Amino acid sequence: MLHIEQVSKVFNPGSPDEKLALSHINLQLRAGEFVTIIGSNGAGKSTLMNLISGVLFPDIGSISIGNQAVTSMPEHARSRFIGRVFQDPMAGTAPSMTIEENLAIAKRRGKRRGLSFGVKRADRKWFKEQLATLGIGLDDRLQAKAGLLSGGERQALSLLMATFMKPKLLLLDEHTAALDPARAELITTLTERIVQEHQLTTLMVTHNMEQAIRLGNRLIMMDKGRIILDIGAEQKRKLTVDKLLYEFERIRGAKLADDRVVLGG
Ligand SMILES: Nc1ncnc2c1ncn2[C@@H]1O[C@H](COP(=O)(O)OP(=O)(O)OP(=O)(O)O)[C@@H](O)[C@H]1O
Repeated sequence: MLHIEQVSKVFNPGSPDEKLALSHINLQLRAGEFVTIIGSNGAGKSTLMNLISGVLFPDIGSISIGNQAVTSMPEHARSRFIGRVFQDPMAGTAPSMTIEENLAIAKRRGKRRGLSFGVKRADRKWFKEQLATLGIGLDDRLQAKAGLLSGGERQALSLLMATFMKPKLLLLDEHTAALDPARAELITTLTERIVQEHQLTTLMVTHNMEQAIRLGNRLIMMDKGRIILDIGAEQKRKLTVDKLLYEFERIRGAKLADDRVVLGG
């Protein structure tokens, strides 16, 4: 489903600030795989997500989704088949628009049509049904402005908007990190349910090792722009946070107290 081959990305090449963010990354995802990604600060996780979604382009290498080469396809064209939820609850929704207007935009994403924000009656019924599946009462608030929602409600809405058109690929970029524990748990539960229900091929970045182990059927660890560990379903079932930390330290060949904190998140 997702094929990333020999992708590298350098920021500020040739300057004193030159930074190799990704180095010869190879990653293949099968349809329906749910992969969690962990790694220390600056490992290249967000850069990888940005390259997949078309916010950034690789210096070398190729990316394809399904059978489609997307390496140089602009972000708006990819948004037809990629859903993405960010860490910041403000990022996924338009605050001055109502819940139903936000959903209408998400439904039209990537389609070449005028930007009329009108909501059709048939759509309204469908939106209500979709919102009801979240189970947090948003189906009674179609006309409420998204800006009035709590962080958790907005993330639930963002998640719905990113998934209800069944994207080929779902990118979750620390999407529970800015929420309090109870709301983070709610969004985690909704994520698991939605991914399972639509069998979405999913990449989820998290700093929470326990979450990375619990969710999905494959775990990838990144460090200094490389994938240093790739753990499949069977091995992952037996994994613990301690084992993962041990592996990280073993591979890196050093005990890094700071990274323990970051990774333990
Ligand atoms: N636009 C940019 N310009 C310059 N350097 C950048 C840019 N974006 C990222 N970097 C650098 O590239 C490296 C990888 O960054 P990236 O944000 O991908 O890491 P990350 O794994 O997502 O980290 P974190 O867990 O802290 O979010 C870092 O050293 C970062 O400072």
